[in-house]
Amino acid sequence: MPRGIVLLAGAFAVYVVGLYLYRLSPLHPLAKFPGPKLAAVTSWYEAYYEIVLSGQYSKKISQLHDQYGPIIRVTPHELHIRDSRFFDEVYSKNLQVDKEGWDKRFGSEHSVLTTVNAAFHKRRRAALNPMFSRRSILSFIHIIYRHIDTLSTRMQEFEARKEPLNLTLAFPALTGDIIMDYFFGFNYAQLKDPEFASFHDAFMKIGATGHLATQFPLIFPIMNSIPHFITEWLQPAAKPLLKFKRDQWDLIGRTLRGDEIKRNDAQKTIFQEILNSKLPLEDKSHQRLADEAQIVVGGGVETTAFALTIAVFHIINTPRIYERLHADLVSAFPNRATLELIPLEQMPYLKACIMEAVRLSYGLSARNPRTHDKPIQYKQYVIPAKTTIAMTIPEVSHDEDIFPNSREFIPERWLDDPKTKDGVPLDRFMVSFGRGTRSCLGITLAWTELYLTLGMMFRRFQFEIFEADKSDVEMGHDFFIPVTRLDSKGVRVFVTSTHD
Ligand code: HEM
Repeated sequence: MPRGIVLLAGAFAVYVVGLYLYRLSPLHPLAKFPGPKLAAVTSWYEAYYEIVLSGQYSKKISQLHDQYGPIIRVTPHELHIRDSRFFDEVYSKNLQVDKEGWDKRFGSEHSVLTTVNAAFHKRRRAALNPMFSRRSILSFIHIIYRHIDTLSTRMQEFEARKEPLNLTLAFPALTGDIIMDYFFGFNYAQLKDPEFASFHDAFMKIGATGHLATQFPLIFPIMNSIPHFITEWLQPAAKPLLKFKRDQWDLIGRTLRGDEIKRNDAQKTIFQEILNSKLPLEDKSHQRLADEAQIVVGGGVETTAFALTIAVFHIINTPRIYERLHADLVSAFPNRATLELIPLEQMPYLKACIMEAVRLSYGLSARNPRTHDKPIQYKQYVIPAKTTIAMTIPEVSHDEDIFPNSREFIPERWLDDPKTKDGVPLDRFMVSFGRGTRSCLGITLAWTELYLTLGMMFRRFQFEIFEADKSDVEMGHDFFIPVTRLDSKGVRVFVTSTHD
């Protein structure tokens, strides 16, 4: 081997050993925090659980908390806290905080969700805000009703054929059609597709690839720089992901060239709103808009679909819940064809079912990082300013002190203004939509979809589960979004119309 290369390799080895020693030494600002030494030394520790074991680091972190306490160092640069009562401190309403790390995950670093810098985030979110108000959602609701009607028609079709309907596939098609109509002004008619072909596979892939991209941030730039057909040939599983990204890119390009892609009768679309906003030109570039489209469309699909799947599985699987809900719906809507949002919103038991489904669906299962400008006191520790601190939503959802039997679906826990043992309103611990300045923008849209879909389904139909169990709705992998065991065939149900 040439001497130069040997010298270079030697120098690199010395650098790495030096770096590792520094990360362990008292000179490192996070040295005093508990946790496994290996996690403090290298992010290969995280990589092993996320990449080799497929999205298992959150589970491991839970075990580490059992061993080391509520605050631990989980990578050389990041602390993780498990303490439901500290959530609002980390995800504060009053502070603009940076979010390090999500920019590398999806190859869409300029979207509202993935923007690192708090000030950039603020202006990007402000541009989207008006479209997510209650008023805007109500002006779009006629289109949501149409999609719910299509779902209802598809249910009758499966009933007539006596075939099981796969809800794990149908729900992302429903939410995908809705968000496409809202973002771009047309949809891909995924709900009408015989197999409910949707973005579902693409998002599973994006989520899993995110773990790889966290460790190897060049992966997306490389993927983008070689022709997609080569990447698809090398990695056939990447096909849906690349197609999704390509489609979004092409749609934005067509609009920027002056094509009208809006085909529906929505008053306005999210995309038009962004183009007409006061955002600076750099925030209206092709790349920035493609990033935003990917993330906003993505945000609108799997989260709500998973919450729906969880709700439906448990409601069907627990006759007590189905009967109570169905009876409420029959008395609110004596005519089974009628469906209206406001009466649905006034039904406490339906609301409780949705709260429980959202609690168990987590929204995002990923560690959610924040970087504060000032030091933060946590128990006996002072966390230095600029440290990445993360918490994880499933940890709060499964805090047994707050939600006893947390793995069970118990809508009753949300009835009658419930409080924790020490008198705090229980809904303070419903964190599945996140908290603070960067919490979910789509919450009103999500609730509207949840009310209307569940209202329609449990008013008009009854169901029988076909070969599915709890493992088909429980997180098996953290792919940024929670994903069930990978060999799950989904929640499949036989459908029968109700006649009362
Ligand atoms: C049950 C349904 C949903 C859940 C549980 C959920 C949950 C979340 C969570 C946990 C976050 C991250 C907050 C953070 O970083 O702290 C988020 C962000 C976001 N969600 Fe949702 N979401 C849902 C539905 C939707 C829908 C239907 C949309 C519509 C497009 C949407 C759009 C967004 C956007 C744009 C963000 C980024 C907000 C920002 O960074 O300022 N979400 N969501």
